Amino acid sequence: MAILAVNAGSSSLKFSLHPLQDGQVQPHVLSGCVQGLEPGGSPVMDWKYQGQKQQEALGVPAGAASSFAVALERLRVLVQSLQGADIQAVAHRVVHGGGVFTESVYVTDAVLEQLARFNSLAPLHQPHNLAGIRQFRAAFPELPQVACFDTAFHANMPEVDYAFALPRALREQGVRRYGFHGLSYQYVMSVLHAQTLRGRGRVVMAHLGNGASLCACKDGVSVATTMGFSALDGLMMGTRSGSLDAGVLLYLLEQGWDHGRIEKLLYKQSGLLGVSGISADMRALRADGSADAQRAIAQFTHRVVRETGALIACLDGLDVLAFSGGIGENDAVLREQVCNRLAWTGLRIDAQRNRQADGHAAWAIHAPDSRVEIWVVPTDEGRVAAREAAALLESGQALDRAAET
Ligand SMILES: Nc1ncnc2c1ncn2[C@@H]1O[C@H](COP(=O)(O)OP(=O)(O)O)[C@@H](O)[C@H]1O
Ligand SMILES: CC(=O)OP(=O)(O)O
Ligand SMILES: [Mg+2]
Repeated sequence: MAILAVNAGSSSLKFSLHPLQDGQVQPHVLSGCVQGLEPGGSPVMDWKYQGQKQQEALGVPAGAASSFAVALERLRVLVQSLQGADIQAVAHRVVHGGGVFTESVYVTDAVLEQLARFNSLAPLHQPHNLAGIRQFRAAFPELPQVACFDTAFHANMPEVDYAFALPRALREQGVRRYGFHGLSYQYVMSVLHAQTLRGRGRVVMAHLGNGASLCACKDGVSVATTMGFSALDGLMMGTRSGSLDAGVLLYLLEQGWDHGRIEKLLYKQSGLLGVSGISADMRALRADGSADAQRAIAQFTHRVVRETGALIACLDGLDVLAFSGGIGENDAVLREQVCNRLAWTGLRIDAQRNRQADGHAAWAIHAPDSRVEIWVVPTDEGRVAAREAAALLESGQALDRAAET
């Protein structure tokens, strides 16, 4: 028995297959990604099964409904070829659950309809997450589909952190901070709890990937985070601006920019890409090394330091700092620079251990005399989604409810 976890993005479909043993979700035996799913792209599927890597270009025949449908069919065949996979449910990462969904749910028509209302709050993610769910429902009609929300981890943030300084009427319409990357934070927190007693103390987790955010937790509960109403707020990202003086938007509107142009600027043309003019990809910028690339990296690093400082203040101090996401797990230089700037907290990085972190297992990188523990934790959003689906499968009541609609 196994759970298939899925993260359907704008141009990629990530997947992983997690066996269930005695009701417990195991690490994935199959993981992969189809890239190039944007219109006109050339989809390529990469996957790893029991340690063996494979790659296959997916031809899209003239009559195909979409390249996503082709990818899905290939995934279906791949999964069916695995002996004894016996999939029990498909667990989908959905970035926005709004104020409505504070825990994972079975997907029904009514759930999909409600989730579509949040499309404009996460235009890079939500429409693609939902399109993915629709396609999986059609392709695997016999399987329960479960939606797992990035926002759910932050559902108990205190009002002082989630409320904006706007008139109450707007808050009543749902204009508030929600926070994202919750599946990743849930995973990292579970690892910290297993690794260190201080994981229950004052923890800042840095999820630094294409999207990037920070989360402050006390006793495992999110009390502050840098992303907000949408996945635009907070840190500088690959192509997103992060926090921006709202006056800039007023200025652009006055200059005649329309909604579509502003949306494209903030979500797709800013961040590392916009500042460097070279690439949204940290690895490419490190390799480039030009003054423009260095400027973008320096700005990214500074924003991580600045926002981490703000979260430490929200926590009245710091016990653990954890890095995850493609940049957090792999970029030792960034980790060292951030930690050196935060030395005022009593945090001391061990330069050698930092360089040894390989992105495959949780790894402590603090020096023996550090007052704060520092960890690199490779994240696993798929495993958390699979755990959520397994927990729902355990509860017969939820299944009955899903069957009604
Ligand atoms: N060895 C590395 N050094 C620096 N950055 C890296 C390295 N490996 C991956 N990255 C960066 O991680 C980012 C992608 O993060 P990831 O978490 O995989 O993204 P996504 O949000 O799409 O899942 C990219 O900027 C990529 O360059
Ligand atoms: C919410 C978000 O930014 O997600 P990602 O990092 O997958 O882009
Ligand atoms: Mg990510």
